[in-house]
Amino acid sequence: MPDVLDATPYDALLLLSFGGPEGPDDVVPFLENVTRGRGIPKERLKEVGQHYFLFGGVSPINDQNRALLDALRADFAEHGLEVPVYWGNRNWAPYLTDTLREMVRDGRRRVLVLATSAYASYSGCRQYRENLADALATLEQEGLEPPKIDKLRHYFNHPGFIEPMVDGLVRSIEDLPEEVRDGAHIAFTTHSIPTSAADTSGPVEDQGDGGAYVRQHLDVAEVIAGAVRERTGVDRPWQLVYQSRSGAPHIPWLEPDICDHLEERHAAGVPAVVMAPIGFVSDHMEVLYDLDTEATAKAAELGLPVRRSATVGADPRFAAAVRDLILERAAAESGRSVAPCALGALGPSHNVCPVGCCPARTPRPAAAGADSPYA
Ligand SMILES: CC1=C(CCC(=O)O)c2cc3nc(cc4[nH]c(cc5[nH]c(cc1n2)c(C)c5CCC(=O)O)c(CCC(=O)O)c4C)C(CCC(=O)O)=C3C
Ligand SMILES: [Fe+2]
Repeated sequence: MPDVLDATPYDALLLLSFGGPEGPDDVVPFLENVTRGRGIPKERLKEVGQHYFLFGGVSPINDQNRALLDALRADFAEHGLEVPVYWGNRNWAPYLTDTLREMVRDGRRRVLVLATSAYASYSGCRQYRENLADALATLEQEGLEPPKIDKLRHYFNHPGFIEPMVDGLVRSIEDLPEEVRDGAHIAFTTHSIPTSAADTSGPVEDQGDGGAYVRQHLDVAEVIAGAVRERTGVDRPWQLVYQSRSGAPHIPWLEPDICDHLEERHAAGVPAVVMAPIGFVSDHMEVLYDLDTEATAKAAELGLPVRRSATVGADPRFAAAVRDLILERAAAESGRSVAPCALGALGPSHNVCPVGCCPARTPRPAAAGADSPYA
């Protein structure tokens, strides 16, 4: 038997994700959940609904999360970390509020949250924290005592997140026809967000000029490109580009879009491109539709060979990283000294989002941060 690892004061881990439809009848209500009050044009919603219908109305994200839950539970059991793992989503069943209610009924009082979003931004961090606050408010209204909730720090630069992506990128490069392999460029992709949201991402001191969101992605891209260069012996040009833009056309979002980028690279005579979706934790709809379907069709039309490299998904190294992050946070919370693990130039992210971090357009209560009403 392994020694028992100490996660005190925490008594549970909550995997908090986006959620997605599990059949054709779920698609429209799911999209309504996602876009409530967010001002997404109707045309865009119809179009995104079609992406889901193309895959039988089933988002891959739920099975990805089930696989991650299995990987986390297996890793914790193997290493003697006795922390029960729960799963709740922002936009589809199992809903966050239902899971938190179950956790309270199971007697969980100190909950650590692992969000399936690795970087700072309103959409990737504070919005999850707002949903946590909403869920806690509902429990309070029901007469339940809300548990104390903390969120694990951003793990974009943790080696357990980066190393599987390096392997995936090397595999994709090796999968290209030999004659274009050495000349291939790398397109690191992430979700486009409004430039105003990018500029205000991260703590106040990091804001401006794309903010923490862009800087964190550039840091990860640099580390991965360097590791791939070392592994393959070829220095390949790379660029950070964006995908999955929504919102009204007159509002500026981060650019260039991956499809425009493929056109531009092709016109410049680049013989092949590998798309590396570093902004996403698993192969969900944004990856399967926007990259594997739409961008891949665009490349075929151009006659440009492309590959799409793997996301982290349920890689055992990611599960081990989560164990490491739990122990690191538990130690910090208990006043024991810890050496947080991080690659790249930015260093480990903060444990607690400070006041003013990734602000919303309309301020709302957010849990698990310095401005939480549930501290
Ligand atoms: C930064 C970011 C991440 C990465 C961090 C994270 O993972 O959280 C992410 C992930 C995801 N986004 C997802 C789905 C959607 N996102 C939408 C809309 C939007 N996303 C935005 C940003 C992000 N989104 C933004 C600024 C909007 C505009 C509306 C608004 O300001 O809120 C819409 C509405 C339709 C549309 O406009 O596309 C849908 C359906 C799914 C599930 C996929 C599946 O089902 O497999 C996942 C994992
Ligand atoms: Fe999204």
